[in-house]
Amino acid sequence: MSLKYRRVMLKLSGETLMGNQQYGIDPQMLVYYTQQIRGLVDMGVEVAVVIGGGNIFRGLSAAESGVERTQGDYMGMLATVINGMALQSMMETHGVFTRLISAIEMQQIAEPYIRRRAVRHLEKGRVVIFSAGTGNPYFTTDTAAALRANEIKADVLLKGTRVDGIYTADPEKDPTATKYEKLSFKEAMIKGLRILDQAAFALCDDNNLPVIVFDINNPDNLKKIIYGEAVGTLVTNG
Ligand SMILES: Nc1ncnc2c1ncn2[C@@H]1O[C@H](COP(=O)(O)OP(=O)(O)OP(=O)(O)O)[C@@H](O)[C@H]1O
Ligand SMILES: O=c1ccn([C@@H]2O[C@H](COP(=O)(O)O)[C@@H](O)[C@H]2O)c(=O)[nH]1
Repeated sequence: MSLKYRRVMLKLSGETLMGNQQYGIDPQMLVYYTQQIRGLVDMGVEVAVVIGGGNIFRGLSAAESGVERTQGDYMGMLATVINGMALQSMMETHGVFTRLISAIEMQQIAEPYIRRRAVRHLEKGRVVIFSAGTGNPYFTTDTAAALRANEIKADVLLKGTRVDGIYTADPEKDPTATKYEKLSFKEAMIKGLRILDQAAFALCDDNNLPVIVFDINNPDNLKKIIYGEAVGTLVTNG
């Protein structure tokens, strides 16, 4: 079977990394993410990863309890570095070659972001983990994933999360919400569907980069997507 996508940007949920815990990193989830990514590498797919930080810290939530917003956002970005380090370590334990890149310089831990170098790592079959989001407050890791996906010329942005697609409303709050199989970026933005933030949708729309939102907890989904099967919700500008 031929591969529909050869270079992918995989956005992994920080929240999902908690597993059944209330906070932090569940080692079983790290192993699961590792197996999922390894499956793609074994298929010959070039894999870039952006991991969220919601299992540790979110700037916006912290601002509600009195932490200054920008400070909180930097804390959130650092949370993504912790998740990235954990994922890198687990992947290398399982024999997957990786590089961790940080948008905020911390050279003892991660490479600085140099686009051409990141692309070269991908060409050599290394999994590239982009951490620290965009490096700027007031953004999210969804926007970071959209930005880096465009920069490295990924074929698709895959958002793996705990819902199985985009719904007419948040399905965790509204049980009557129904799922879209396909959607345009404009529709998603006009309807204010909050599964990805507007900046991420706009970047993908402007650059014609398809997005697939899918349930990361179903172990067959990623492989099916790479072979071109319809899984989750596909967002395009068509
Ligand atoms: N229209 C919608 N369709 C589907 N899910 C939605 C929608 N609106 C809001 N959501 C919520 O979005 C959540 C996933 O996105 P969110 O960005 O919050 O988390 P994540 O990306 O999985 O975590 P993290 O930010 O830690 O990486 C879902 O669990 C769901 O409750
Ligand atoms: O470019 C970015 C990316 C992230 N942040 C902050 O980090 C947290 C965690 O990221 P999630 O996407 O929510 O998982 C986010 O809430 C922001 O506070 C950022 O400032 N800039």
